[in-house]
Amino acid sequence: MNTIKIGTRNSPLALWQAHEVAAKLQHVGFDTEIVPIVSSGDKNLHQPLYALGITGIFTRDLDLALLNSQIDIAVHSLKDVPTELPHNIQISAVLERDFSEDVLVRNKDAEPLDLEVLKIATSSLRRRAFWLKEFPETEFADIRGNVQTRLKKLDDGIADATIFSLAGIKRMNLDVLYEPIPFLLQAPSQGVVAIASLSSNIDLNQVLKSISHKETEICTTIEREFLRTLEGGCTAPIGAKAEMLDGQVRFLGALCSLNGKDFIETDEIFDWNETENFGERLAKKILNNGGRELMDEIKKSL
Ligand SMILES: NCc1[nH]cc(CCC(=O)O)c1CC(=O)O
Repeated sequence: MNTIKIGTRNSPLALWQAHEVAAKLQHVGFDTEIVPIVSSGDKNLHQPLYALGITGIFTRDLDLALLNSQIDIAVHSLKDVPTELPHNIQISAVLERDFSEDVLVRNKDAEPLDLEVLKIATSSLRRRAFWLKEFPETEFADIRGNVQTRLKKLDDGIADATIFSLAGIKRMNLDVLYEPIPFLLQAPSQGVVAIASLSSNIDLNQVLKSISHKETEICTTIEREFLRTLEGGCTAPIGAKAEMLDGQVRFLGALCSLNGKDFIETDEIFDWNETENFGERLAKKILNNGGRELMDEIKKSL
């Protein structure tokens, strides 16, 4: 096989992730070349993502580059990858999950305010809804851009605090103070780097399989199946976390109304070899438990 061309968005986080994948491939004997591609998700920063009304805004340009053979693989944050993939594109490997949770980062010049009075800069439906569930009076500001841009906007004073994926902070080695947010369930597949490739590229896919982290694969498959079954192509405040402990998997999943008032969750432990269709089964349980009405309400108001 010739040099493996690695497509990536050109944000610092995306490039870090692409280099991580390059190192893994080099370790099993392949040459690599990193090909940065500007994505439309990075070009349109004036509107929050859910307002753009299309899924896959971060992945579409890399999908196109894969399909026209400009690149051999595309590296993504798995949480940004839609659950329905284009024809002939598949997730062929995931790297071991490092950190999965969201954390609170405060404006460093702000008073040490109590959580319930903080103005929070986040455009994520999930983060807003789960925060409102705890603190219904909270005010929010919209914020977009990569981690570094968002930190700068925070320091410029658009809000008292913002919420980040801890994985992003750690990967960028950012020197910021952060606090855990125990009531905020992570996005499905948060903290996981994924490699997409053409399904027809059999030889390459075998190589990719050999560098894939099996436990992370099992956990993210459940989380993404849960998401796909619940959302049915629409975005909604959905959290999911599958974790392996001694051959068992613990799964936490939740659906929340936009205003945080309605909340349906599931918390289950099962043997890892019984995980077939588990994400789907648990999502259906939530749908039959008031989730269907909640999803209809969310779709109407977006
Ligand atoms: N939504 C953007 C995004 N996509 C992936 C990460 C970080 C890495 C990850 O969580 O997988 C981030 C930043 C954030 O949510 O703070």
